[in-house]
Parts: sequence; structure tokens; C-alpha cells
Amino acid sequence: MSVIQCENASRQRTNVNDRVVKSVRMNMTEEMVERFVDAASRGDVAAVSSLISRCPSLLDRPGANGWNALMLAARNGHYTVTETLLSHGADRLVVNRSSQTAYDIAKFWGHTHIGNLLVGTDNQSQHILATTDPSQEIYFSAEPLDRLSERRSDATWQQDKQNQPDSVFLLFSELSPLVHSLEPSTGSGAQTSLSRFSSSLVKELLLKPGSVLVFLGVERRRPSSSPETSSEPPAWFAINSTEDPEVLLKLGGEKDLFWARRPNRDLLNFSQDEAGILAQARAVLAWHSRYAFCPTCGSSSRSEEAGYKRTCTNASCSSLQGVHNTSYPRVDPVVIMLVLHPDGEQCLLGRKKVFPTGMFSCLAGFIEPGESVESAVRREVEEESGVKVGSVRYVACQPWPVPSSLMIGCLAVALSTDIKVDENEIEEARWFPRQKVIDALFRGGSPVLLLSPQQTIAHQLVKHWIGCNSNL
Ligand SMILES: NC(=O)c1ccc[n+]([C@@H]2O[C@H](COP(=O)([O-])OP(=O)(O)OC[C@H]3O[C@@H](n4cnc5c(N)ncnc54)[C@H](O)[C@@H]3O)[C@@H](O)[C@H]2O)c1
Ligand SMILES: [Mg+2]
Ligand SMILES: [Mg+2]
Ligand SMILES: [Mg+2]
Ligand SMILES: [Zn+2]
Repeated sequence: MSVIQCENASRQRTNVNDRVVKSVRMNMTEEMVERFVDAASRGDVAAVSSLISRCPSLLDRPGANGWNALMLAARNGHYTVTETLLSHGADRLVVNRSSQTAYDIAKFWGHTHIGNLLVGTDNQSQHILATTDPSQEIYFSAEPLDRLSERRSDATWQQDKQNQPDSVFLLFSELSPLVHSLEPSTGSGAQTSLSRFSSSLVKELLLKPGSVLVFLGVERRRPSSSPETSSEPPAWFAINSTEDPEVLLKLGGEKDLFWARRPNRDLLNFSQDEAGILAQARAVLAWHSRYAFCPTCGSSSRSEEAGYKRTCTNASCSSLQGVHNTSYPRVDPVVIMLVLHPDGEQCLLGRKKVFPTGMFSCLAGFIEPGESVESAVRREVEEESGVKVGSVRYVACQPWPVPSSLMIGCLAVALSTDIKVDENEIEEARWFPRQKVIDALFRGGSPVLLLSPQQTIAHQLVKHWIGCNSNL
């Protein structure tokens, strides 16, 4: 045998040895993972603890069937094992091959106490896992004021409220609200607050011809037996003014006020209650600013019913006969939908050219006359992505005051999966697997997938889908 043949033979032997060692090691690791997940599945806390202390990397490793220790402990209702795994930092957000988190599994098998443990106390997972009713936290949808619509045509009552010292007036210029910054210590998560003015400060402003006043409602007070709350609760109004915005800023005296001018960003920084008031005020004021003239005859129109009606000033106009929707504030219904892949484990998200890099969101579109919500969902999805949709289920809605849409949020199930985007509306649409969406929602996003802010119903629909039980 030549030297070269010898060297080759010895190299081959070494390679064979390496492979054998590697394979033995792999079998040992796999065996250890199987022992570990089996211990979790049987509820053997002692074995689970001892294996983790010997080999911490076992913690999130899935066994041969794709389920890790946390999922198996959750499946079989082993509270102490779940607790032990979490105390070692087990990852609650990983999914098995059927896209279920340990929480999904605990919930499905009715182990509520384990589900609660998996939800934890940190805000992040509270949001993610425990959300089954998204309407509870939809931004712009709080109703802290009682609108008292029956008082809108009572001119004496309206005038009386406008003069009362405890009435609250909000100021808008070109539909942007006057606001001030909040200290982070307020703890509400809000960064800005609507600036509130008293009747004495706005008295002169109300007399200016360009001012529009809208009655928003009265504060909802909890019933109380104390005598000081027996008087009527404070009334709220919104004013849009055409005066110089710099001059208006001075109305607040020394306070550090500013105009929240960028609708898609600045309007998302309020508390839930103020966002609800803002949605009402801005949408009604936007309608006044666009309907100064009668849509029927083109004559000028005037505000009535405390800002909830515009009436034509031309006595012979047909809009004065009967009821016409041109006289009332408009709301434009928009469908917004998270389309689910027929496999139930991916969802369809699209991006418009104007979105920041990496951002994808739910598809959306205006409902057309004579169309049902379901038909609009099917039409818009097919127009924008080429995907055909079957069943549609309503989830929640969001008033969107830019200028005055009502976003009707739905989950929809796809019948086809090939994507062909309408490039006029959408730059790209893609199917995203559940794990990628979970990562984007709860691990802060990635360059591949950033979701729209949590104040949008698009974000809430995605979160709702993740929070729903997957089909076991
Ligand atoms: N809150 C959220 O999560 C969220 C997410 C996505 C979109 N939106 C809002 O939904 C709205 C509609 O979505 P879209 O732009 O994809 O709709 P879309 O797909 O129907 O396309 C918009 C186009 O529809 C036409 N259109 C028909 N009726 C209209 C009307 N009443 N007002 C304005 N344009 C009308 C216009 O040509 C417009 O360019 C947007 O204005 C956006 O602000 C909100
Ligand atoms: Mg469209
Ligand atoms: Mg659209
Ligand atoms: Mg459309
Ligand atoms: Zn008219």
C-alpha cells in the first residue's frame, strides 16, 4: 500500500470514527431531550429539575413529535412542572407543528390554572395570550361621555351649558387638537392630553364667524349618594377655529401647549378615554369643514342641533323637504380583514408603498353602495391580492377619525392561495406563518415583519387571531 493510499485509508477511518462519535452524541442528546419532555409530560418535577440543572439547553428543545416540555406539562395539567419550567425562563411564545403555544394547549384542554400561569403577570403576555375580546381595548372606541342627543335641539339647555364654569371646551385648528405633553409618571401610557378650556376663556372665540361649535355630551358619573354630585355632570364641547393658530396657543396662558398636527401619529398618543372623545370631535368637525355648502343646491349651509345637522340657507332647496343624509355627519364604512390561509397557520398581510420598510398590515377597503360587509371583504381581498375568500366573521370595529371612517374588522378564510397584487394599491402581499407573527407582535418585530401600532384595529385583529385557540 502506497503512503498516499495509507493516508487516505487512515483519513477515511478518521471520518468514519468522527461520524460514529457524532451520531452517538446526537443519539445521546436526542435521548436526553426525550427523557426530559417525557418527565415533563408525566409531571415528574424532580427529574425535570435535575435534567435542567445538568443541561440547561434542554429547556425549550422539542421532542421528536415537535412538542417541548412546557407544552406537554400544559397538555397534562402539571402545574408545578409548568411553574418550574417558567422559573428557568422557558419560552412561552414558541409553537408546535400545529402552531399552538403552550397556552393554546392548556386552554384547549381546560387547564385554566395553567393557562393563567402561562399568561403571567407581565403586560406583554397578558396582552398576547389573554385577548379573546378585542373590542375591550380598541383605541378611539371608548365612550366616556353620554352624548345626550335629545338635548341637541334644546337651545336654552345648550346655551346654559355653554355658560357654565365647569363646562369643558376643546380647541381645534384645521382639525388638529390643542394638546399638552404628559409626564411619563401618569402611568396611563398616554403621552399627550387634550387641553381643556373654560367658558370664560373661549367666550370671545365663539363669537367669531369662522368658529364651529359641537356639543359632545356630558361626563358619565358613577351614581353616588353624596350631595355634591347631585348637580348635573360637566358638559363637553369642541370648537374648530379659523383664527391664527399662534394666537390661539396663547389662550392657555403659561401652559406649554402645541397642536397635534400629524393625524396618523399624533392622534395615537392619548388615553383610551380621550381618544374616544377625540374620535367623535374630530370626525364631526371634519364634516363641518367639508360641507360649508349644501351638496344639493350649492348654497351656503349653517350648523344646527348643537353641531349635528347642517341646514341649507336656500328656502327653496329640496334638501329642506323630508330627511336627507346630506344634512347629517357622515361615517364611511371600511372593511378591514385578516385573511387566514386554508391551513389555518398563516395569514395574509400586505404593504402599501407609503408604509415604512418591513411594515405589513391587514388588507382594507371602503364598502361600496349596495354591498354587504361580507361581499366587500371578498371583493377588496380579491382586488388587492388575487386571493379568493370564503367565510367571513365579524370581530370588532374601530371609529377612525381620519377623516370619519368606521373600520369593520373581520377574520376571513381564503379559498385560494396564489397571490397577485394590484400594484396601484398594494406593493406586496405575503402569507406569514403564525410563529413569525407571534415574534413580530411580542418580540418587537424584525426587519422582515413590522406590524402597525397597537392602537390600530389591524394590530388588534392579528393579536386576536394569535389569541384564538388553534384547531387541535
Ligand atoms: N385603523 C386601521 O388599522 C387601518 C388600517 C388600514 C386602513 N385604514 C383606513 O382605511 C381606509 C380605507 O383603506 P384603503 O385606502 O385601503 O381603501 P381602498 O382599498 O378602498 O382604496 C382606497 C381608494 O378607494 C377610493 N374610495 C372609495 N370610497 C372612498 C371614500 N369614502 N373615501 C376615500 N376614498 C374612497 C379612493 O380612490 C381611494 O384612493 C384608509 O383611509 C385608512 O385610513 C385604517
Ligand atoms: Mg382596495
Ligand atoms: Mg385597500
Ligand atoms: Mg376600494
Ligand atoms: Zn341646498
